[in-house]
Amino acid sequence: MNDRRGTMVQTEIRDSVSPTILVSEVKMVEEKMNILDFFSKYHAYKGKRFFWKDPSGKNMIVGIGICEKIESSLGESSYSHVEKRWKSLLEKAIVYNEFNHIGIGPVLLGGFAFDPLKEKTELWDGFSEAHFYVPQFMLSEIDGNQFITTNILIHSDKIEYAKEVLRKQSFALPKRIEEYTPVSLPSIQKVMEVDREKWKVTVDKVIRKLDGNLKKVVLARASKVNFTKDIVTESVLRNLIQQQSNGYIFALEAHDKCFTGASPERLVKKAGDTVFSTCLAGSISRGNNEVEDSALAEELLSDSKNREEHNYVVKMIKNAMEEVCTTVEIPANPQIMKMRDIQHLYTPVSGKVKETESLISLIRLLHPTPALGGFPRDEALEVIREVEGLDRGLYGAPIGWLDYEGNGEFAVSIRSGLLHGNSATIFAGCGIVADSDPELEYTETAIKFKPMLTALGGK
Ligand SMILES: C=C(O[C@@H]1C=C(C(=O)O)C=C[C@H]1O)C(=O)O
Ligand SMILES: [Mg+2]
Repeated sequence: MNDRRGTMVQTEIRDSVSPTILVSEVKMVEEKMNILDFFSKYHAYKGKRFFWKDPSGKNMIVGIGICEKIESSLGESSYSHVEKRWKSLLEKAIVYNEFNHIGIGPVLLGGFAFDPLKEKTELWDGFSEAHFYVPQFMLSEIDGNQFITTNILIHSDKIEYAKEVLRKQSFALPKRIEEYTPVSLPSIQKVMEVDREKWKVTVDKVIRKLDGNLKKVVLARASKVNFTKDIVTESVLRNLIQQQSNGYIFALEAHDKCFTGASPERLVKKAGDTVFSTCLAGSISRGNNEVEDSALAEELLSDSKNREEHNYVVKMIKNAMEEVCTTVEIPANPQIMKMRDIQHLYTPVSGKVKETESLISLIRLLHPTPALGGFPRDEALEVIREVEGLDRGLYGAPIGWLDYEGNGEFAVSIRSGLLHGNSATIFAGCGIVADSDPELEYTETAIKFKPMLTALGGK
């Protein structure tokens, strides 16, 4: 691979049959664009777009088109498959990049399914268990600077034409990006909670399964939202950006579907050898005014049931991070994270990771944390597989990006929904512990539907 500051180091090509090589070129954008405008401009690429904005707004990525897919449905070995394919693609890659930033050049965009061992339904058809790709074009806004990356695949015996092919491909980039004119969302015809009563019975059943060993199981449910006409992805994203400004806003399209949401939860971020994760579990509603809101926050901080839910997550993430880091920082007590519709117990984690670890190995280590699976992990997953009548697909799972130097970030894809034609399936789950009350857990999931429901124009 070449050196990142543009001096190309041509690697030796050994294969006898001409292999394809990834060539990537990064250019700085002079006239800054709005990233949603950029995403929207490429409506013709619908089905092949990706959107990412982190809570700080310092890292935003839009991917357009597919240059190379890396997909797998190999269960547990999906992680190593993606890692291997990504490494081998990068080995021979030629990167023209004179900028010293993360999130530019060849970047892998996508996500993993929640549980590769769960039986699949047609709901998620079109998405693989590991669903990744290198985009044709990518707009990255990193620390206020914008870059366009163009990626092509070219046969090794045609490598001398790479620059020309890149130039031709970049003709497809529009000279000017107009402001996205919001298209109003079609009206909601019906919101239908899936198996509402049955879900509460399941919660009750799970509470009774919690004994000496099994401490926590996260149960999720879905709600189906039907519209009079097809949903406009751009408009949903626009609402999410406006309404959930401190969330991870993501969208991953596949064929005629789009998985989108606004998550408060980081799974893992890696920047050089520094890694960050988040323990997020324990929830309460927002107040109608500041006094009420603070009182609710205090109530959450001192509530033993919510603290218990939270502590399993801290315990697991702390142990996992200590395994792979030389130093780990984690405060002794949780803080409050306030989102538009809900407040959570939140403990940030950071550390210096050992050289042997990659972002994918960290995802594999951490996912699912007890915030989405349970505690202990394997026992909880077995219960979810057995009792939860839901195909989670990519919900509650790692979604994000990984650059060619190993930096990147993955969120836990909650507060999300799958858009398909004129209907959306939205998801919400909650941590069941011995002290749970099915009715209260039901209400908690109803609050967690709100971010997506509001972005879809509902209440
Ligand atoms: C499972 C979800 O959220 C998770 C469960 C929480 C809880 O039970 O208190 C809180 C935050 C998330 O880790 C969801 O939003 O779907
Ligand atoms: Mg909870």
